[in-house]
Amino acid sequence: MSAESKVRDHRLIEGKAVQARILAEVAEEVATASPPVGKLVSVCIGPTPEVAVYVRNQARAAAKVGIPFDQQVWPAEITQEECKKRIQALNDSKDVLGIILQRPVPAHINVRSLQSAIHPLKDVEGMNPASIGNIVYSDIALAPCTAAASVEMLRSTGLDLKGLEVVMIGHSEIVGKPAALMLTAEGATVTVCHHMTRSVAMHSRRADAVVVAVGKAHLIGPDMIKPGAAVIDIGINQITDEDGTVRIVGDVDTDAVKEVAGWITPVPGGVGPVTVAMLMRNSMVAYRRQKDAGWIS
Ligand SMILES: NC(=O)C1=CN([C@@H]2O[C@H](COP(=O)(O)OP(=O)(O)OC[C@H]3O[C@@H](n4cnc5c(N)ncnc54)[C@H](OP(=O)(O)O)[C@@H]3O)[C@@H](O)[C@H]2O)C=CC1
Ligand SMILES: Nc1nc(=O)c2c([nH]1)NC[C@@H]1CN(c3ccc(C(=O)N[C@@H](CCC(=O)O)C(=O)O)cc3)C=[N+]21
Repeated sequence: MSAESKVRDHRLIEGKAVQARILAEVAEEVATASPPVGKLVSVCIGPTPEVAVYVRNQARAAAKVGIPFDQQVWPAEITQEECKKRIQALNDSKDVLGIILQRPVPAHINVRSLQSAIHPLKDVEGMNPASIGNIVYSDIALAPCTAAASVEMLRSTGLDLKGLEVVMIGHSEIVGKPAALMLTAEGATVTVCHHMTRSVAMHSRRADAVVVAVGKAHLIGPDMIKPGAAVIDIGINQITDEDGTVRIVGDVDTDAVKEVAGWITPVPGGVGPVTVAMLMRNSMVAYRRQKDAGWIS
């Protein structure tokens, strides 16, 4: 390995390092928790390949911090009613610490209705409308994990979020919108772009920080970023190179943009690992809230 490749590129925000810090904190709390923490239940409805990596990494992190992990895959043809019944049973079970409903779900399932069925005190992903509503009240302790991860990555640059000009590209209910609201709660000035935005570049070029969650490889090029800005790349895209190699890349042309940006999160190795860590941290927030509510003693 050449000397060149040994030198860490300090423009890259290493997700693994941020993950390790968070998991160490969580592991400490789990080890001293009394009573012992219950199990984190991951629910997939039908075989969802794009979720496989996420669930595998959740299982690994849960094992690392000592949170029991129960991976459930429900049949793709399950009815909405049956899903609600199973979620109710998980809500009522004393053994269950939290429930995460993996996306996507089959077309015949109303995901928002199922998210509402998960009790807010067990909603470790913060996707129950009641949990999301808390973010409007600036209570961001239990927020959707990827949105929380992007805030954590931005914070790790040392930039002061107060007054920071942030452009959020993508406005999904699980990433873009909660991320924009969380950053607003931290005092940033946030512009949200989507497919109806006439010129994303007009906004991104003046931003101190660009957060992108679209799902389009190389959507963001060097001409769209202000020199020295922070770039948080949430996108996950599978591409096939000319030689047939299949790779995972983000929404940002990382190699080109890192020559302009002050900081950038790589894909893989950036937001993904921190998303996993935030799920573990959220699980302990749920544990504390259940204790405060007298659910566990
Ligand atoms: N690393 C992680 O932990 C996670 C990564 N992801 C990844 O993030 C990406 C986004 O996922 P998700 O948040 O679910 O978003 P969705 O796939 O639900 O929607 C994409 C978003 O991008 C917007 N959009 C589409 N085209 C453009 C464009 N040309 N310019 C600006 N905005 C555009 C859409 O706006 P409109 O609705 O107006 O069309 C929509 O808000 C995906 O690649 C996903 O795999 C998702 C979750 C977690
Ligand atoms: N309710 C719900 N919430 C989600 O947040 C959610 C979801 N459903 N469905 C699927 C997407 C995708 N997603 C990933 C999170 C982390 C990695 C991850 O750990 N990525 C590693 C991969 C490295 C490796 O290969 O292990 C990395 O980027 O370094 C990947 C994907 C969350 N999602």
